[in-house]
Amino acid sequence: MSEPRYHFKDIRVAETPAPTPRAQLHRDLGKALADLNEQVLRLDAPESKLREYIAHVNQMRDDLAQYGNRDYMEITQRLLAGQGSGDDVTDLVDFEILSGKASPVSPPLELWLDGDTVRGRAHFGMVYQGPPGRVHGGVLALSLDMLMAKTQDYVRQIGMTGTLNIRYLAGTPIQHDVDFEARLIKLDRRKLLCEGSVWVNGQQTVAAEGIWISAHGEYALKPEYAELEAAIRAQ
Ligand SMILES: CC(C)(COP(=O)(O)OP(=O)(O)OC[C@H]1O[C@@H](n2cnc3c(N)ncnc32)[C@H](O)[C@@H]1OP(=O)(O)O)[C@@H](O)C(=O)NCCC(=O)NCCSC(=O)Cc1ccccc1
Repeated sequence: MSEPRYHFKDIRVAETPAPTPRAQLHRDLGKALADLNEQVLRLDAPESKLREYIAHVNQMRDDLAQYGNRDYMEITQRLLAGQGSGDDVTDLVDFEILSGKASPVSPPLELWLDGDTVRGRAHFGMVYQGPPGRVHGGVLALSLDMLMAKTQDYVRQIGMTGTLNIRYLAGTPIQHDVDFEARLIKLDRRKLLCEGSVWVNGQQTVAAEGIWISAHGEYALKPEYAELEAAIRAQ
């Protein structure tokens, strides 16, 4: 059976086909490195051990470097031609900042569609701390940017964040399950208006409004989400 081929427009934010064994190993490597990130915070080791760890890590980086990296532009070109492999999709999506399951700088933030709502969940460790015991506001802003960008899964076009307004209502604790929600508000020619929120134990801690600007053409719902039209017009 021939392997499925993917087009760029088939890719959903933070979602991939089932990972191949190679992609799963990258997820495991990313998780191991993320665990290291947590472990080195204020590590109370003697200086001799710190020197030893620096040498180990430098050695590992040199070892990794001999293999090079898959070429991002070549992957993108294959996907734009509708000839991307499953690994090409995971190579892009799994290394996205914060939501990528193979990225060492991701909790990861999980994102999925639930009817007319984009949902998200993350558990932020100590590396994401801002004020004592709280998630850094910039990290929440980035999370909301990723979350609200996923409202574009409902539409044919893809664009960039134009405006993101954020109101921090209460502290969001680290080392705690954090829930996210976003909805489409309006499609207005090349502008997509949406709102997002952050929740902890059912209490809202952040509110956001955003405008995304389509790179090419006016925003329109994908046929499979046509029923959202009425909900959007009712706003
Ligand atoms: C492209 C654009 C956003 C807009 O320029 P153009 O194409 O020349 O647009 P034009 O001026 O023709 O206006 C069309 C309509 O839009 C309106 N409008 C315009 N601007 C804004 C605004 N800012 N905010 C609100 N509305 C705005 C304007 O009034 C007009 O409305 P009208 O029809 O009259 O009612 C440009 O300013 C830019 O590149 N900014 C930087 C974006 C950037 O770097 N973002 C961060 C990186 S993205 C990221 O990290 C996430 C990511 C990750 C991975 C993958 C993907 C995403």
